[in-house]
Amino acid sequence: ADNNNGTAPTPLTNYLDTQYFGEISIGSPAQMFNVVFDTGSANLWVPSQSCSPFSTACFTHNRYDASHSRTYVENGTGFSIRYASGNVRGFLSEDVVVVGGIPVVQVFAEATSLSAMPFIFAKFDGVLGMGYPDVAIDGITPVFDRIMSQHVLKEEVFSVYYSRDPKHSPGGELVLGGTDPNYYTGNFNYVKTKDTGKWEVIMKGVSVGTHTMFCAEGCTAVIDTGSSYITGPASSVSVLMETIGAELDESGYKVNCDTVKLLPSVTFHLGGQEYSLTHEDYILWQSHIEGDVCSVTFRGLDVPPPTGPLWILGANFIARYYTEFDRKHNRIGFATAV
Ligand SMILES: CCN(C(=O)c1cnc(C)nc1NCc1ccco1)[C@H]1CCCNC1
Repeated sequence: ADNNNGTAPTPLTNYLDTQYFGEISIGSPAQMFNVVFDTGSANLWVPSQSCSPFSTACFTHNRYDASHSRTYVENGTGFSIRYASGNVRGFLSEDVVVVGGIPVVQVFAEATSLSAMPFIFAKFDGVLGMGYPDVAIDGITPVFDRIMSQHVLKEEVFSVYYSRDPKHSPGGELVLGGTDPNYYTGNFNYVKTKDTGKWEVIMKGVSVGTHTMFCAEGCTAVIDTGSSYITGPASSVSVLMETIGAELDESGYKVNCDTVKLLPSVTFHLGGQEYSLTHEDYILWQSHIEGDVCSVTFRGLDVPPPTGPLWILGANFIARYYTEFDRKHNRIGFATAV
């Protein structure tokens, strides 16, 4: 609940270091949903009771049932959102949404069709966009904006901790209104967001070992709490993977597990700081019967202009660098995660 110091924590579940999600409720009485708190988008959607029986991804998840909520308000406007990884279609409804114990009357989307890829693999039910209003579909005021206008938060910021080891509990934590010193050491270093109304910053270079190989003339980096991996322009990532001896197969880049200990750091130059990831941070070591598999948590993704080209720093970056998203000063702060 929102303890009276103006911050509201929500514990997150860590699924295989690739999906992090927390619980919210919608409706009265409360209907519970697991959602990704996603800085890469700005809308809230959950599967709908009225989704088509052919939408497998829909009926394998919790679904919102308006007819069981006495605070439901009909809207009915169409909704559709396209991610690089899949798309969601449905219609708008309004109801009481509770996040970290804070209730807001929120317009959200009831999803009636979810693309099987990737949502059949989702351990979460829906997505709660933590992005700016500028990128909200149908001009809907996002949840965090509704919470800020209640003036219950100590600071107009939210922070994200992602654990690196699925066995730890909690698997992560979202704090509305502040940061949680239990999960970082040292000071925050801040980077101003580009003035685009997105959680994106200017990156000044990407280095492998001591050699700046990409983005030397500057490029855009999106800090996306809703993405599992780090993505970059496909051509750059393929050179990066070649440099570390990774090979691409149908499920991403792999390295020989024997070479993992020798892999170089990959460093992202943001603001005045270098943010390095070691092989511990960017290799997903999975032990299988038929032998260990070492996946590299980088993916090539070409985002077309004007949005792209860009790099996306996702969960594996945030797991190493505790991140504060500051709406008051339009900046992002990074501290070393514990
Ligand atoms: C949520 C949609 N996203 C995913 O990348 C995505 C897709 N499909 C599955 C199964 N999982 C995803 N993310 C898991 C996760 C949780 C926290 C960190 O990563 C992205 C789309 C673009 C905006 N940002 C979010």
